[in-house]
Amino acid sequence: MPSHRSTPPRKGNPRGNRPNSDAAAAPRRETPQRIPSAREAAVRMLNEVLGDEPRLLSDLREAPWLSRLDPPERARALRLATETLRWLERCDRMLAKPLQKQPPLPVLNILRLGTYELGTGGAAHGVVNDLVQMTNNLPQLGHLKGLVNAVLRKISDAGEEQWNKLRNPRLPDWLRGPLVEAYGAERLLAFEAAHAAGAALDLTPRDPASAPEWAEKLNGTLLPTGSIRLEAGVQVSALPGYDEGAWWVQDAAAALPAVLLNARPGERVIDLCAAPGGKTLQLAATGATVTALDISAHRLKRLEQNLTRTGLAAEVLAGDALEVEGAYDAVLLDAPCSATGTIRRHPDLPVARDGDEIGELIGLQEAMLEHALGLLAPGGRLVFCTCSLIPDEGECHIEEALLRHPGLSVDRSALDHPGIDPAWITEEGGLRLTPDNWAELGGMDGFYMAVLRKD
Ligand SMILES: C[S@@+](CC[C@H](N)C(=O)[O-])C[C@H]1O[C@@H](n2cnc3c(N)ncnc32)[C@H](O)[C@@H]1O
Repeated sequence: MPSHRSTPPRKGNPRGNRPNSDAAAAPRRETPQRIPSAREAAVRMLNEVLGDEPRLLSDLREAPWLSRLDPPERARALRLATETLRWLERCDRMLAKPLQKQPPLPVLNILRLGTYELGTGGAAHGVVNDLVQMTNNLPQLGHLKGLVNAVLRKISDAGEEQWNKLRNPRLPDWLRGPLVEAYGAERLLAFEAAHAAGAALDLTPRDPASAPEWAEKLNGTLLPTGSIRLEAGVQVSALPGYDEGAWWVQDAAAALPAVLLNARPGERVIDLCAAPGGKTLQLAATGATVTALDISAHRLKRLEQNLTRTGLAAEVLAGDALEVEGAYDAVLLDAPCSATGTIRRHPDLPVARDGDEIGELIGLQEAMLEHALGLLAPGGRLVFCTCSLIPDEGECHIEEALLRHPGLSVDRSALDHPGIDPAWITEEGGLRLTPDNWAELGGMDGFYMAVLRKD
């Protein structure tokens, strides 16, 4: 297996524009009560993700300037920022010709947003006027409104035809290198096609037996592993079954670790990295006695809300998985990781991150797995999983744990579940899921998981 540790870390944010980072943090005049438009909020998100100290979109969701927008406008702002980031390479290629010199980051991001909108069918008049006005309002940068107008008019003339000719965006080198080494260049193109296509909305029914019924009620597709797939973009809280917690949002790949753990009524089960709780809900729905632990009290609030909505029960503990004690029939370890399997839904990740933190995460995952094995009662089982595509965060941990623990084995029979393609099973007996799986059904998140048993 290739080692991620050999990957050279990327310095700075090459997609950003370093000399103008101050302007990135404060892109326009804004009184405390001013409500930004969806486009203004989207550009501000782009400035944060692509700035000198890159932030993930998920960390901006509770920013005060974003929460001032009403929910539909907030959703629109997030969608615009997310899609511009998904198509960033295409935006920059379209902009390369009309832009002789890179403007400051806030202006560049206005142009990127405009290019995304114009390239995907946005009405030129509305998009250009709005973005020229937005440039005019930028502190010290208002004089660049003429440039924005001229460039966006050219982009509009080139239109969707030129946009559609461009290749799917490639992953940055810090991630592309290790993934090409692990999967080969051809597979990586398939991953990148899946990242470009984006993700549908998957639901996990509280009662797995009710999946066909809910798929019909919600006009969705019943996936081979029992999840229900709907088109992205629907308002989740307005769907039938939401209020009574008959299902919850969870990617089809993310639903499998808890399925493979196969918890039974009355068993003592611990979910060691539980928040926001999709897997805890699945475990609690089996009738097992579940402890949900997470180090983040903030993230546990969402887990508690999810338990309340679904009417399911679990003991919720804020704490460190490396310190918890006890003996359990089943342990779920969904360890913190690079989350590189979730790029379809989080296209900001490859540009906001540079891989620097992965070495530390690998160390933490190994320590967590060691500690988690010590929590197993005799004959107990453990599912280790990460939503990463990097083998050092998946397969390698299991190979190494088997060498360290002679009494430990991988339970291959646990993978015998409807919908699991035998081609996904790895040499050491785990399950490697990649975004190009089920391409005809709309893909799935990248994940790794293995079921371990101790004598
Ligand atoms: C991949 S997420 C878990 C997702 C969750 N299992 C689910 O299905 O919704 C990883 C979680 O690990 C938690 N975490 C990180 N370090 C931890 C530690 N030392 N002990 C316990 N939880 C930790 C993070 O707060 C984060 O919520």
